[in-house]
Amino acid sequence: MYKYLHIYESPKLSGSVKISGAKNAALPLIASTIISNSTSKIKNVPNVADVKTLLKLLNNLGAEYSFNNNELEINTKKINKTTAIYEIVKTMRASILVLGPLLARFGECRVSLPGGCAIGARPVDLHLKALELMGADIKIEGGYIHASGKLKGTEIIFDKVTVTGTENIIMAASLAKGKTTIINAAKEPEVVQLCEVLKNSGVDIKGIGSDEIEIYGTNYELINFKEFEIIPDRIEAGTYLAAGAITNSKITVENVEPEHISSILLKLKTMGFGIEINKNKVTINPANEIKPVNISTTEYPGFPTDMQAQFMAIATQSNGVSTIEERLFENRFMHVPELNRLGANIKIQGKIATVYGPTKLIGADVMATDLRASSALVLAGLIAKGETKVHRIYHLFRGYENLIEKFTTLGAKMELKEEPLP
Ligand SMILES: CC(=O)N[C@H]1[C@@H](OP(=O)(O)OP(=O)(O)OC[C@H]2O[C@@H](n3ccc(=O)[nH]c3=O)[C@H](O)[C@@H]2O)O[C@H](CO)[C@@H](O)[C@@H]1O
Ligand SMILES: C=C(OP(=O)(O)O)C(=O)O
Repeated sequence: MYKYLHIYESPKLSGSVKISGAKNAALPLIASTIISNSTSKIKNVPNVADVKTLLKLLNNLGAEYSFNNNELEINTKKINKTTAIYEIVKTMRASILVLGPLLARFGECRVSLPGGCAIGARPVDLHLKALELMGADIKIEGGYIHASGKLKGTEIIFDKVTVTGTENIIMAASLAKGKTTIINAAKEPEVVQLCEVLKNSGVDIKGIGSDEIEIYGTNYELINFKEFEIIPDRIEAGTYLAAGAITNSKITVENVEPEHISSILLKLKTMGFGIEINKNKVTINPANEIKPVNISTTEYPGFPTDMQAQFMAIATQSNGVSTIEERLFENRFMHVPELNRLGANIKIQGKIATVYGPTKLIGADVMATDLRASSALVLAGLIAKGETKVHRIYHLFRGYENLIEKFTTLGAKMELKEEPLP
């Protein structure tokens, strides 16, 4: 038997939806508990597959946890293994986040190389070079990264802005000896939260939220985390706002941090949608005419690559030609042929996709290829005439908590179906 998502044309949505905690903040923060010596309590943890994968990985290393109603209690004191095994790492690239904290705490570890994925080659060379600069000896053998050495603070200049690379070094440097300066650090809200939690738990960190971060390590002394709550998921919020946009409906997302989604809101406004912000709620109002848009993905605070596919789906309904440039990942247009199967008219030339709108979409069988490509297909399925079946939907559950329930609350019609394998 295999599962797919059956979506029935749902041309108008209404109401509001509560946004979950951010997957990409939860992952580094859970990994960072490796450098703790006690039980850590984290609230608003999204119950998504990636979080469960990381918990499985930590459990495999010896950590114990309970995870109920989005509250996680994790005791990493008993970690007694330092090998992050291929069988778990292969299911989630972000497993690389255990490298920095494991090495910092135990002075050695083995982490399976995550390899490429559907959106690109995604090397981890910058993570490894930075750890080498901190004194690690790194070898790649049998598909594993073998790292050893007592880490010492130093100056690190990242050649490219890397989110998980910055996070790995922040965690490693927190426990290392001396001061580490990260130049050209990522400034994503998830990186900021990692720094803030570590700072509240006693690590001296300066330059939080800037591209130059200074971390004064604890000289290998483990940390005790104060209880904290994961920030709202800006990409999940953006995806539901995109659902309001593609159906040209009024909907509200609750429990969001509007500042974290300013670049997304700006593009929605450019496309003609009305945006109202009321503290932690954002409402999208229908446009008189959906205008075309030009987007270039870039690091925060620029337009996020994780929202590129969803905006491409909206652009199929705009009145004119939109261009979408993907600057971060070389293969993040896998949703294009699938959107075209539904009737979109999108052409790719190198890093740029040109979307000729408006086009009438008609329901079809489509294949999800990665997390955000899948959400673009769900959005398109809402307005496609008739019925759309999205296959390989396990990608979606990596990062969207209660997706079907949330869309149903907004008035969409969709259900998970099971069929025998042909
Ligand atoms: C778990 C998590 O937080 N994932 C996010 C994180 O991924 P992730 O941290 O993997 O993405 P990076 O910021 O590292 O990638 C940025 C660019 O740098 C390149 N690079 C990165 C590291 C390295 O060692 N060498 C190298 O060349 C990448 O291939 C990519 O072209 O940031 C991406 C960019 O915002 C998001 O799309 C992902 O959702
Ligand atoms: C690309 C993503 O995640 P990851 O980096 O874990 O693949 C994402 O969240 O869109």
